[in-house]
Amino acid sequence: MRTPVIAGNWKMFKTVEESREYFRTFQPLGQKEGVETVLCVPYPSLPELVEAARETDIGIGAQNMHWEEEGAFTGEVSPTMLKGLHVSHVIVGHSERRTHFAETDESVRLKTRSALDHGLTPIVCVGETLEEREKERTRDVVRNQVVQALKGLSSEEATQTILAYEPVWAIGTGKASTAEDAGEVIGFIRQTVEEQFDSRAAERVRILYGGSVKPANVDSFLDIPDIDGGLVGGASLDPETFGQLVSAASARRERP
Ligand SMILES: O=C[C@H](O)COP(=O)(O)O
Repeated sequence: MRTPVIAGNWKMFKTVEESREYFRTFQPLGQKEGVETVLCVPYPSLPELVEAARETDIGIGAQNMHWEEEGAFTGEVSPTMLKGLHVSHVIVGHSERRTHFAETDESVRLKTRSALDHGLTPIVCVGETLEEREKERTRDVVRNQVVQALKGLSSEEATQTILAYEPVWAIGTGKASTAEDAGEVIGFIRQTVEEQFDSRAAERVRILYGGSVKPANVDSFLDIPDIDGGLVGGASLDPETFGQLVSAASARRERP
């Protein structure tokens, strides 16, 4: 049985003061039985939120990191620095990083490897653009991104990652993929993990859907057995709305 994950990605929103305020409301809403809740927040808010979440089950994650422990990499943050703050998760290879900051499959692989080496759970994002979907290249693109990101890991390490399927055309657009479509691609990702590793890894790895997830559509995604939760952007910015998504994932266990 895979524990569902509801992970928020605040992107470049919220000052430290706003983060503090948010967490006061969110703390009771974010801790629900049978759900792993994670908030991936901007670097400046990490110390404050790690401290606020210390006695809770809510994980606090970063949205990116460099793979090296230290070096002349102006503006970058290392896994050692994140670990020193007791950060638990890190998003790797988000499409916004691939598009705007030249993230490549190779840098995604290095970051995934490094996160695991430093005891951080990588949330590895994959997904096709609209153009790739229209050319019916979704499976090729997604398979390649998964295989490259997980290359060189052991089967056990692969199960420690969290994968997130985020079709680029569904991010921040309000146009979510249909649950059936997302389920089909996520099933395909699971099959890819099986081919790359083994059936145990495929059965155990958590794979999330991301792209315009909100309270009105979250159940449709959670009802698909292959979908283990959501990576949520816009709808994670309001604590009550995000809390509703956590509750929905908790209720999932009670569904037939
Ligand atoms: O990381 C989160 C995704 O980019 C989804 O963002 P969104 O929920 O605003 O579409």
